Amino acid sequence: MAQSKSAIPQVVFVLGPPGSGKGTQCAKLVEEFKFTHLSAGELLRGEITKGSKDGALIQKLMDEGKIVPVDITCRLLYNSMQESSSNRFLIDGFPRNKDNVDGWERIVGDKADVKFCLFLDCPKEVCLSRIMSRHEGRTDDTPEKFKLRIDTYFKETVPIIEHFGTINKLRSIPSDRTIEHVYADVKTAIGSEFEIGKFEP
Ligand SMILES: Nc1ncnc2c1ncn2[C@@H]1O[C@H](COP(=O)(O)OP(=O)(O)OP(=O)(O)O)[C@@H](O)[C@H]1O
Ligand SMILES: O=c1ccn([C@@H]2O[C@H](COP(=O)(O)O)[C@@H](O)[C@H]2O)c(=O)[nH]1
Ligand SMILES: [Mg+2]
Repeated sequence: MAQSKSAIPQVVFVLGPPGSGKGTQCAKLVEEFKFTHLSAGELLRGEITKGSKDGALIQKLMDEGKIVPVDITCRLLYNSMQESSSNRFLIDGFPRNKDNVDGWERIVGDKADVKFCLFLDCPKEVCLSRIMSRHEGRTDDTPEKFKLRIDTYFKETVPIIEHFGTINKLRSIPSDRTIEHVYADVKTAIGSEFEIGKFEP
């Protein structure tokens, strides 16, 4: 029997330039509501740490600020979704290009219900300043690597964000404000699609 729409996992994609605050806002949503946060970047970094068969390729592409082939990223995301008992996911930092969008359709497609894309809009100068004070030991948090990542963002990810706008699935939030001000708008956007009053903390 076909699954009803409410039984399939509900997904919000969270996009924005590097350092715009995606991880920070997702963490706050997880703290307050029943969302599971899946950061594509974190899952990929996990493969490097584990020394998995894709680890060397992922490391090389990350060093170059490039985007990893979707079969790798989407498999990690979909496996994590299947292993989770949750039904609501924040997918952070994905999809980043057309290959990612097409791969998601092919690999996940109707098996998830993508509600919208939450876009954290932030000037690149603010993003650079934030990643330079992040100090989480990420090898791509340098001005040189930031330049590669932001160039890829403008070239490949901005058209994807625009695509969500054309299909009326984009919620844009200026994120060059305090974490709490951004979060207030994030909650409003989430509340437009989810009955968040009914979520238990
Ligand atoms: N609104 C904000 N104001 C000031 N600092 C912030 C804000 N949001 C996040 N930060 C800080 O900026 C840094 C980057 O935030 P975060 O890691 O959430 O960004 P990100 O979008 O996930 O970045 P990346 O794409 O590189 O993973 C962190 O040190 C975080 O504490
Ligand atoms: O879907 C994705 C997500 C990430 N990457 C690669 O990882 C780094 C870091 O990503 P963050 O979101 O900043 O943690 C990114 O520069 C890409 O190289 C990816 O390829 N695909
Ligand atoms: Mg992040």
